[in-house]
Amino acid sequence: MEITVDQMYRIENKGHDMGFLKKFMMENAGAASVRRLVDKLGSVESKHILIFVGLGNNGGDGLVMARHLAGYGAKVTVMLLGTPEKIKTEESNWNWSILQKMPSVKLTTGDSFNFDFKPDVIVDGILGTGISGEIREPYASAINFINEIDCYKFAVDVPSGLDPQTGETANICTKCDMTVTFHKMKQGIPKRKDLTGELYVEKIGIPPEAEEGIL
Ligand SMILES: NC(=O)C1=CN([C@@H]2O[C@H](COP(=O)(O)OP(=O)(O)OC[C@H]3O[C@@H](n4cnc5c(N)ncnc54)[C@H](OP(=O)(O)O)[C@@H]3O)[C@@H](O)[C@H]2O)[C@@H](O)CC1
Ligand SMILES: [K+]
Repeated sequence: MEITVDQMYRIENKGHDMGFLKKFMMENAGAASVRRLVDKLGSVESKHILIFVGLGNNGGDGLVMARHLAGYGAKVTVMLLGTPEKIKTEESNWNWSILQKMPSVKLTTGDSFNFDFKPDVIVDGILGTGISGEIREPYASAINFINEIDCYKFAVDVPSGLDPQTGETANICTKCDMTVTFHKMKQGIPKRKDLTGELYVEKIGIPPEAEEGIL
C-alpha cells in the first residue's frame, strides 16, 4: 500500500502522541537502514563511509546510521550541511550530541567538500519528506558532489531532490544505488527507480493504531 506524505506525517505525530516518540522512530529508521546496507555490502569493516546530513529529521536518520556504522567498524565521516545550532529538531540534536562524544565518528560542518579520502559509500541524509521547491545551497552543492563521485550511494527515505509525494524531481536530485523508506511506501517514490536504485520499505515500530482514522 502506498500512502501520501501528509498521511505519513499524521501517522508519525499520532505515534509520537501515543508515546512512541519520533526519537524512537529515528533510531529504528537508522538501524534498519544500516542493516540493509551491511547486508548488501557484506561488510563495512574499515570502509570509508561519508554521510551527508541535512538539518531536519532526514539528517537525523543519517546521524543514527553514523553511530551504528561505527559499531560495525566502518570509518565514518559525517558532513553536516549547516551549523549544529541550526539543527531543527530535538531528536536530531540528541543524536548529534551522542556523536560529539564519539571520536570513532569524524564530524565536519560547513560547505566545503574536500575530503582526504575517497569514499567507498556515500549516504544521502540530506532531504526527505520535508523537501519543498528548488534546492537551496549548500544542499545543491552536496547533491552535485554526490552525483559526481563514483561509489556506492545509499538514500535515506528518498533520494534528495525527489518529491516523495509526486515523484517529480527538483532542479537536481541524487541518483542512488539503494533507497530505504520507512513505515509505508510514499506514492511518488516507486516512480523513479532510476534514482532510487534497489528500493525497500522498513517498519520502524509505529503502533498500527497510529494509522486509525488516517488510512
Ligand atoms: N515520517 C516518519 O515516520 C519518520 C520520518 N523520519 C525522517 O524524517 C524525514 C522528514 O524530516 P523533516 O520533516 O525534518 O524534513 P526533511 O526532509 O529532513 O527536510 C527538512 C529540512 O530540509 C530543508 N529543505 C526543505 N526543502 C529544501 C530545499 N528545496 N532546499 C534546501 N533545503 C530544503 C528544510 O529547511 P527549511 O525549509 O526549514 O528552511 C529543513 O531544514 C523523513 O524523510 C525521514 O527520513 C524518520 O526519522 C523516521 C520517522
Ligand atoms: K535523502
